[in-house]
Amino acid sequence: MAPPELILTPHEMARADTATIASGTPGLDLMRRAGRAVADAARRMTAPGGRILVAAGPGNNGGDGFVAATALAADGFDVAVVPLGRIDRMRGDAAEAASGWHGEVVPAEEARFHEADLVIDALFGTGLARDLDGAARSLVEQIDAAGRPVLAVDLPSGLDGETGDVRGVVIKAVRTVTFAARKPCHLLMPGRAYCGPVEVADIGILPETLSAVSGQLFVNSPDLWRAHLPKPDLASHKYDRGHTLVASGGATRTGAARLAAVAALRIGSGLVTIASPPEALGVNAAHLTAVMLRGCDGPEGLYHILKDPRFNALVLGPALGIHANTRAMVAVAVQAQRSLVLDADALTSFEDLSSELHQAFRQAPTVLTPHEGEFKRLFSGHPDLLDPPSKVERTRRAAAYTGAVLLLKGSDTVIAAPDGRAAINENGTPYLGTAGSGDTLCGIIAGLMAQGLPAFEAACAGTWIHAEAGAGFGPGLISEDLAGLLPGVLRDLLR
Ligand SMILES: NC(=O)C1=CN([C@@H]2O[C@H](COP(=O)(O)OP(=O)(O)OC[C@H]3O[C@@H](n4cnc5c(N)ncnc54)[C@H](O)[C@@H]3O)[C@@H](O)[C@H]2O)[C@@H](O)CC1
Ligand SMILES: Nc1ncnc2c1ncn2[C@@H]1O[C@H](COP(=O)(O)OP(=O)(O)O)[C@@H](O)[C@H]1O
Ligand SMILES: [K+]
Repeated sequence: MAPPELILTPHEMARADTATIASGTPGLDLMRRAGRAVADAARRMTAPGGRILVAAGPGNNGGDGFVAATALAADGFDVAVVPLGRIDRMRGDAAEAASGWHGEVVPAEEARFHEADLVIDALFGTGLARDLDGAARSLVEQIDAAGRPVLAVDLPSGLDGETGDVRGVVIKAVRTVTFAARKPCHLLMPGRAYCGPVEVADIGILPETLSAVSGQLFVNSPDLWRAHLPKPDLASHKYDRGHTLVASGGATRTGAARLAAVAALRIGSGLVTIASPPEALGVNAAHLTAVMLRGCDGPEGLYHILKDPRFNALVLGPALGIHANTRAMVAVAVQAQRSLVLDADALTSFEDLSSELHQAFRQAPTVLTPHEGEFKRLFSGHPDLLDPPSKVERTRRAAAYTGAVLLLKGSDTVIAAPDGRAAINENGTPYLGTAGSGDTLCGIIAGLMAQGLPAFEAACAGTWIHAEAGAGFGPGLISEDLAGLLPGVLRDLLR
């Protein structure tokens, strides 16, 4: 099995770079390999002899650009370098790389980007330190206005490598070649939308070196959690595979719980029961077959049901209502120390999580699944959790603060554990943005926890499986479709 794919921040990448150089590989060798990988990609994107303009910045990203320019000119392409600033002011490896360039140099004011077959963006990479202004900003705008295909070196210039935010302006690339590992900006929005497909080139930095500097941020893929997936053996029966309980809303708000319940059953929870307010029993009963039903009158009802230790995972929140009763049900669930997924109204009912509650989250596996709006409300009293510009950092801090696994939804869902592990999801589809999609996600995660997956792995696997199901279906997806798509995704995963 492949190891999970690490994502390195610019800072971690610089440490990997330094460690590699310290152990005997000259920095210029790394730059040459990087530049050659860019040239390889450019060659595949351009007809023989085509016109290639390389916009080269003042640092090592520019150095990579000079190496690529030199290799492409040697291959017979019609290459010119458009430097940002004076080449004779470049330093270190970048100056060395630039000194190898004996071809055409065109000042930015005279560059005709619209006549290029390909533009190579080697302006700024991981060293971008502030918003683009002045000459740098003009050059980026000039390249964007030309509308020619752009190959980005490491990352599109103007993106913040760590947060994926745009620092003033950014170049839109059709392809990006990065080195050793992807950076957060390649997966987080809006950055991801500017990168095109991202190719990771091996420039000779060892996997051990990458692991040593890693802050435990991963791409959310099966490599991260496949080993935890339950596979029923011959002798197993439904009682070995957990019993998920999903709390239903009132008579006119029962659909959300059923979406979660059916998803929990499909993902493999041996049994699933809906805990329904007495007045909603009729409507729930009319719509349920394999999912079981129990009357449950508020927090006291939940307390009684949870006396049965077989209910080992619980979903609270979808359409439960925003009121004190919901808060009381959360308190009962937390006291009962079962695996717990809290979403929607179970989050919105709290202006701010009381310290009592989040102390309790540390006692049993808990997953909180807010979207950005719910996240802001939940932690409104904690600017330290809301302020960091990086979605990864915000999610991590909230996980550390609450002691729960935090799943911050979106097109770039981030999942973080209290111990610092975090993952960014990338296999989603905008078609998942449909009513009830989040309810289904809760059910999948609870169903996985019912079968014994730890909270972080359940949240990561649930997010990926939910996204894979939605992406496989595409246009016209409604939440009722999702549970029925799970068997296909599971079959591929367990093969
Ligand atoms: N870290 C590694 O392992 C390797 C890095 N390489 C390349 O090196 C790059 C990083 O190099 P650097 O650290 O030199 O950084 P960059 O080349 O990304 O940019 C730093 C330069 O830009 C200037 N600068 C930063 N923000 C600016 C702004 N807003 N406006 C104007 N100027 C600004 C800085 O003063 C500095 O001169 C990577 O992106 C990659 O392309 C490769 O050469 C291979 C190895
Ligand atoms: N553009 C998108 N790309 C990928 N996934 C998305 C996108 N928009 C929404 N999603 C996913 O769809 C789900 C929506 O959940 P949520 O906002 O709770 O919806 P609801 O409340 O209707 O159930 C989340 O898992 C979210 O990550
Ligand atoms: K770049």
